[in-house]
Amino acid sequence: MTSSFSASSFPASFPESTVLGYPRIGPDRELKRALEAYWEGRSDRAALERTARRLREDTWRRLAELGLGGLPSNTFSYYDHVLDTAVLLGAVPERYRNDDDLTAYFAMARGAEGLPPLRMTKWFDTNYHYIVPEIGPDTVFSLDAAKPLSEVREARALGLETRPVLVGPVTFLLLSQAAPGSPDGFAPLDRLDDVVEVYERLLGALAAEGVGWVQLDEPALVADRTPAELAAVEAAYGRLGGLAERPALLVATYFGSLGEALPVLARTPVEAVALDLVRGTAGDVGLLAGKTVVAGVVPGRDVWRTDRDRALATLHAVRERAGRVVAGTSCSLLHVPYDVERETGLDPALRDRLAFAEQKVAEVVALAALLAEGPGADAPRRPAPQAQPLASGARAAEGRAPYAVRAAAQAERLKLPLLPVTTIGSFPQTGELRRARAALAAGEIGEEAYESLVRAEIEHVIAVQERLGLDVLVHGEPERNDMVQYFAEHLDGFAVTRHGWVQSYGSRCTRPPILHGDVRRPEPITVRWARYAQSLTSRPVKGMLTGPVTIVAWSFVRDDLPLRDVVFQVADAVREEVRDLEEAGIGVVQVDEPALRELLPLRRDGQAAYLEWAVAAYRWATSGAADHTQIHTHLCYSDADQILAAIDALDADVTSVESARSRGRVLAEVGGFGRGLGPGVYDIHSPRVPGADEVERLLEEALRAVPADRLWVNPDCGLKTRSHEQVEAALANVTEAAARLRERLHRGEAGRRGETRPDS
Ligand SMILES: Nc1nc2c(c(=O)[nH]1)N[C@@H](CNc1ccc(C(=O)N[C@@H](CCC(=O)N[C@@H](CCC(=O)N[C@@H](CCC(=O)O)C(=O)O)C(=O)O)C(=O)O)cc1)CN2
Ligand SMILES: [Zn+2]
Repeated sequence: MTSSFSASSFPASFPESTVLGYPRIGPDRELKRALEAYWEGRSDRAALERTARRLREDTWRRLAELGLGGLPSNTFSYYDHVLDTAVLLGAVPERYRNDDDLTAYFAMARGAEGLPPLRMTKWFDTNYHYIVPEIGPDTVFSLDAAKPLSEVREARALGLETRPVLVGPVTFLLLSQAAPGSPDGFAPLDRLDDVVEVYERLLGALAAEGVGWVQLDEPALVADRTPAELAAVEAAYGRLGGLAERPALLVATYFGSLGEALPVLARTPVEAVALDLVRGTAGDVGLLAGKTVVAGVVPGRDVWRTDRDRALATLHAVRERAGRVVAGTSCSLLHVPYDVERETGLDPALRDRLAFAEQKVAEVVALAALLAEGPGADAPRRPAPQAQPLASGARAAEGRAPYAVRAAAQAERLKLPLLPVTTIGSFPQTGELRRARAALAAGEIGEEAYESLVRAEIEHVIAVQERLGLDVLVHGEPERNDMVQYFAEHLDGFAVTRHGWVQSYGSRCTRPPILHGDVRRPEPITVRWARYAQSLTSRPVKGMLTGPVTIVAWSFVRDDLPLRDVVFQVADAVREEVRDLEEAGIGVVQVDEPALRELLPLRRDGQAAYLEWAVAAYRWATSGAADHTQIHTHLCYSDADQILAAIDALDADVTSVESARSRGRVLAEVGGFGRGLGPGVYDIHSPRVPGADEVERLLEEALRAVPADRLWVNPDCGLKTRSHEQVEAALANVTEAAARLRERLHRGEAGRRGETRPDS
């Protein structure tokens, strides 16, 4: 049974071990299945709630069984914890309000009939996505504490005391966007006083419930913050700490060092601060003397077993300087899979080096026990036989010819019309394909049966694109389970898991591959599928590869080499694949880098150096291509503004970007690139089919920023999450819009900047 404490002994002492959060999708993605059944009308609210409750209970029981002291609660979510916080604060925009709270909740997350969802974006530098709350000057806040309170009660019914976890007020507002119609200069943080007032009432309600500790997550404090923002932190926690009736407060920071925010938190009356001692350092931790420090020494974002000696030494060092220390994870365990013991297919030598969420909990518990034994305790060393690193580092790409020269060679070879229409790569992943892949893995069907299904799908996708009149075709990626996992399965140096699901957004998950050794490409990966697709049509088929930064960003990566060297190893493999596609007669190759922005360091001082090597790796991967081979790249989910110069420096012949939901800004920014550009005209995240008129208007708008001879027509992103029906209807409208506009351009009726053909 877990150690618990009584709220009446305030300030309660903190348990000796804890984790900042836990996965919630379920060991077998039970929540995903329950959500999708509910959304599709195959089940009801009661069934969804039953699954959710069972997942929460299983988690608390398991954590208690493993001997964990401080159990978190309110880490469950039906979709996203930032959205949950907006609901808690009553910040539900008017247009989503509904008598049924769950209907309003999912409308914000996923949209509803005629109602687009709220924006979704990356949670710091992770592959988790949160829903961006909308806060305006007139947003009326009100407390809805039902969720954290009921989770506390549920755990109590099992005999377990928990610590509710909430996004803290400063991070919540910094992650929010100004509601439409807010006056210029308004920032959501302007509403801090009002939001803190709701948190005050929340803390009161939790205290009344007998809750001893509350965790407020403030990861925004590990990024560069202005003096005004730091002052806001001090004011907010000064107020919350000054309350007479409240639980003890743990402010959790993670994903980096606190830096100048540490002395600020130190001055506030909060009882405990959690520090990420994996990605960050302890800094001026001595300033926290008198508070409890939750020392995040067990990595929450990788899958490697913790080096016990090092972790214990860190715990001792922090204890010496700060006093009371608790063993913890560096961040929530949301970012790792549940249990490595289930991965019976992994090489045992590798598996022995791995720790997933359950194993990490056990590590935290063990470290807490060793810490309690005192400084002399003898800790077992972690067995960490690492592969010999390759002598590797940056390779300098001897660039391709200047764009004008390449563009002329490509125009000559590809003979594309004005406003060429293409897609981003994937076509709908049918249930039939997914089931066949599962059957293949289970040995129920053979390779040949599976591959003939893939070929049939390629035939279908090529036929659809020819019929609709697209100009640069794709094979549709039917052979890929995921754009990163698929490549990992075909490269040496990676392992993949069977059950290692990690939530990416809502019900969508990935199984991040484990990059544990030197990366090599034993043989061509995509060439035979590209060649097969090209054999079916006289139009150009675009080869489709995932870029080196994205492959690494969406994997769990060895930590014994600089990230940059690992990325360059992957870039070597991609470079070989580009060459082989070219040799197979493929004239257009797309190398996707949707995660380019994601790995950008949170603090400015590391950003320039990162962008320099990330761009260099991309150019190394693509610069082996001949001038007459057209290189495309694709980015999405990127707040492009911060990395525009880097995107330009990729030097791709054609760049497609997501823009359906933030159009004007993107266009103004990327219009000046001077090479091919495809601002998305079809928002593939919504089931909605855009009309031809609508697409035509979007293209007209694009023509104001991009000359006609450089404008491409394409969706925002891949089509894998849509249905064939939606995709065919949408693409028919897209090609029709492009044809109409092309006709008008030829008659000289549209486009103001279509005068500069590079080959004339
Ligand atoms: N790695 C990665 N990160 C990314 C993206 C991405 O595409 N890949 N896109 C952005 C958005 N994130 C996304 C993340 C996941 C998915 C997604 O669609 N995931 C699928 C799973 C994809 C997959 O691995 N599919 C496998 C396994 C499919 C499966 O569930 N199989 C069943 C059996 C078959 C069945 O009955 O349907 C099972 O295992 O139980 C396959 O196709 O082979 C899902 O959650 O549903 C989409 C976007 C950013 N980050
Ligand atoms: Zn994309």
